[in-house]
Amino acid sequence: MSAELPNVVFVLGGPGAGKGTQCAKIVEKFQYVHLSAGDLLREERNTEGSAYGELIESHIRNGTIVPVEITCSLLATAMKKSGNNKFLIDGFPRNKDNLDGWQKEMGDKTNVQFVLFFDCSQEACMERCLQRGAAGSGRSDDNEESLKKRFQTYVKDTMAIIEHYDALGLVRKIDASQSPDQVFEDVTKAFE
Ligand SMILES: Nc1ncnc2c1ncn2[C@@H]1O[C@H](COP(=O)(O)OP(=O)(O)OP(=O)(O)O)[C@@H](O)[C@H]1O
Ligand SMILES: Nc1ccn([C@@H]2O[C@H](COP(=O)(O)O)[C@@H](O)[C@H]2O)c(=O)n1
Repeated sequence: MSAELPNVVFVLGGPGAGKGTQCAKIVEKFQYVHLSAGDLLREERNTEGSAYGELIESHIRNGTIVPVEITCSLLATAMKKSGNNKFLIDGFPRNKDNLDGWQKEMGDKTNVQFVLFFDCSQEACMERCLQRGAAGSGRSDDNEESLKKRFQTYVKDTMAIIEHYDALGLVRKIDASQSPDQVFEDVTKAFE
């Protein structure tokens, strides 16, 4: 671990695997700052006058990945603003464009500690997202049509990123099919 550079844990897993749920617990126990790429993009989409609102919404509905220049810039701004030096970056990098853009802009300014990978079946993830939608998440992508596309992107693009970090020995894999508390027990071990 570098003494000076901000430390980053990337958090990856399928849509609805429980990344956000676990990040909230990690923040409490380990004092990381949680930055969700999806949340930052939704915030930017909702910002009046944003040049990227329509582009972002179209990617979100189609489960495709927003160009890294936009996402990386939102992440870098949020990191700077936080004044902290330990970050959970949730839902990023999602594809090769994300990875290359991060390495270009942030690679020598941050230290990637590891990748926390929440492993969960597509069936369980789908059920969780549909329940979240039915409970009123207000997300335009918690519906069957968008979810199918989100899973396609996950399998086609994101798994390759997890494999890239796995080959570097940086992946800590968690069985995310368990209850939230059981998952967090395993997460705790991954951080200790
Ligand atoms: N271990 C779990 N068991 C059952 N339900 C869970 C579990 N973890 C989270 N959930 C529920 O599943 C839904 C998705 O969880 P969460 O938002 O944490 O997932 P996510 O991976 O961040 O999703 P996304 O990638 O779509 O943003 C939420 O309604 C949450 O309450
Ligand atoms: N690196 C990213 C992260 C997210 N997106 C877009 O947002 C959607 C929702 O992401 P969640 O992590 O909140 O589920 C996702 O399907 C993408 O359309 C992105 O483009 N790049």
